[in-house]
Parts: sequence; structure tokens; C-alpha cells
Amino acid sequence: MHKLSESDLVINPDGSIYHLNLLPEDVAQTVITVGDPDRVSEISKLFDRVELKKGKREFITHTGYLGDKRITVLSTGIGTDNIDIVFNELDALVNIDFKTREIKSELTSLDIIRIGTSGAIQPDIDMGTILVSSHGLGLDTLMKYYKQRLSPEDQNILDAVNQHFADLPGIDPYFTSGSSKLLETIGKGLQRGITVTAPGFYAPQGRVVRAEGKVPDLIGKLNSFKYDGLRITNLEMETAGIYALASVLGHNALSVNAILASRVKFEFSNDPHAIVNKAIELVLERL
Ligand SMILES: O=P(O)(O)O[C@H]1O[C@H](CO)[C@@H](O)[C@H]1O
Ligand SMILES: O=c1cc[nH]c(=O)[nH]1
Repeated sequence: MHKLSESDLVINPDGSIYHLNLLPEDVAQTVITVGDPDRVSEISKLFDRVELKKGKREFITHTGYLGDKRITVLSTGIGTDNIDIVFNELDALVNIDFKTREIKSELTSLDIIRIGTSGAIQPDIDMGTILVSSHGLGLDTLMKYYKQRLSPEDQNILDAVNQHFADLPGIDPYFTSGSSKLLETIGKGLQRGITVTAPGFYAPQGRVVRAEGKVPDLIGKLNSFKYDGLRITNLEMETAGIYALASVLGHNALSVNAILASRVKFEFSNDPHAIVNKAIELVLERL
């Protein structure tokens, strides 16, 4: 069996993984990821018991119990560059033997649920909506570096996206479905749609403050895509990377979006905490 080198799999002197600072036993089978480190305690304060709190940089982790269910909640910070770190390290914690540095013969599939904030780009999706991502469409470059095998259906949708984006120079998106198991349980009955993951908050999401954008009417381009009843519903900065790396590594992932903004009505919530709390309560009730 191949032994991973000390520079490929970086383990700290105390046996924890390099950035997340976690030991293999610190991770539950069900993991909730959030972008904002402050959101971790907003979730774990609803647990019946918190068993551990650890952290390093923006990666804060609390593991505890809701009834009999052990749950890890972990902040990723912003962006798919952080998703690269979080997903490779979470996977290593459950699927690599840290003593031998070898991949385990029996692999574990985690259930990973993101609770994040997002902006809607369809006029009928209001601020305050809790929306699940049926698919993630990445406009960032993370998946230029990983081999991904798409299902024929996902490939067809990506082909249609590429046709629709043909006049957008330099954008080469990637596409992945969310976990059908989690969509049918946690996502049941909720609004759903394709979530676009952007490599920034401002021009990459069509915002203009002072720096002039290069892509004319990005929102219009995204919200006019249609394929077999599917449409692009919202914009944020992690979901596509999460869905793509979860599928490459064999984990189940679902992204639950607290819609704080309507980009087509030019509105942003003045009570974002209430919307995020609604998403947190909904997910915890359904776990
Ligand atoms: O609220 P979180 O989970 O951080 O998610 C959204 O908020 C951040 C931008 O404000 C980005 O991370 C975006 O994806
Ligand atoms: O519009 C929004 C709102 C939250 N997070 C984003 O990335 N975009």
C-alpha cells in the first residue's frame, strides 16, 4: 500500500491535521460547514452537549450531540481555495490511517451540509427564502486541478451551460449535483435550483462599486439559463467546490442557502441573523 509522504499529508506534532488542527476522533459522521467562524457557536449552542472546541486560523470546529446524533460543525472561511483545504483534510481524517500514512481499505462517506448565506438572482425568490442547491456551478478555477467524472446527465447540463456562456470570455465552469439522499431528506419541500459559486463577492457576482466590471450583465446572463426545468437561482462562494470535491472523494454534500439579498430587486436584508437562524433551525430539525 502507498505511504503518503510527510509533505503531501501534513500532520502536526500532536497528531492533528495541518490546518484544521483536528484528530481523526474529533470528526463526527455528520458535518455542518459554515463560512463565518462566528456561526459555529450559533449552531453548537443548540446542541444538547458540546464535546470539543478546537480551531486554527478561520477553521473553527465544535463537535457535540443533538440527542444521540453526533455532529461536527466547522467553519471554512470564504472561498473555494479554503474548500480545497477543508475537504482534503476532512477526508484525510476519516479515510487515511495517520499511523501508517496509508489510505484505509474501508472508506467512510461523510454527510456534509453547508449552511451559508447567498444572494438570489431570480425575481420570484425573495430575501428570507431558505433554498437548497440542486447543483453547484463553479466559476472559479478549483476544478482545473482535480480529475472529475461527470454523470451523463450532469455533462449534458454543463454542455448547455457552456453553450449559454459562449460569449463570456475566460469563464470555463464546472458542474456537480448535490447528494440526492440529502436533497430528499434535509432539502425536502424547499425551493431548489442551481447555485453559482463565484470567485469573489463584487465583480465576480456582478456588483459594481468603484472598480469597473468586465462582464456585461452577468446576473442577466446567469438568470436567463434554462435547461429542462432547471434554472440558476443564487450566487455565493463555496457550494460548487464543496459538491465537486465531495463527489471526487465519495462524500454526500448538500448546501442550504439563507437568501440575504435579492440581486434583481437590489435589496439586502437588514436582519441577516434571523434568516440564518431559520436555516440553522430547519437543518437541525431534519438531521
Ligand atoms: O455566509 P457564508 O457561509 O460565508 O457564505 C457567503 O458569505 C460570504 C460572502 O459574504 C461567502 O463565503 C459566501 O459564500
Ligand atoms: O449576495 C450575496 C450574499 C451573500 N453571499 C454572497 O456571496 N453573495
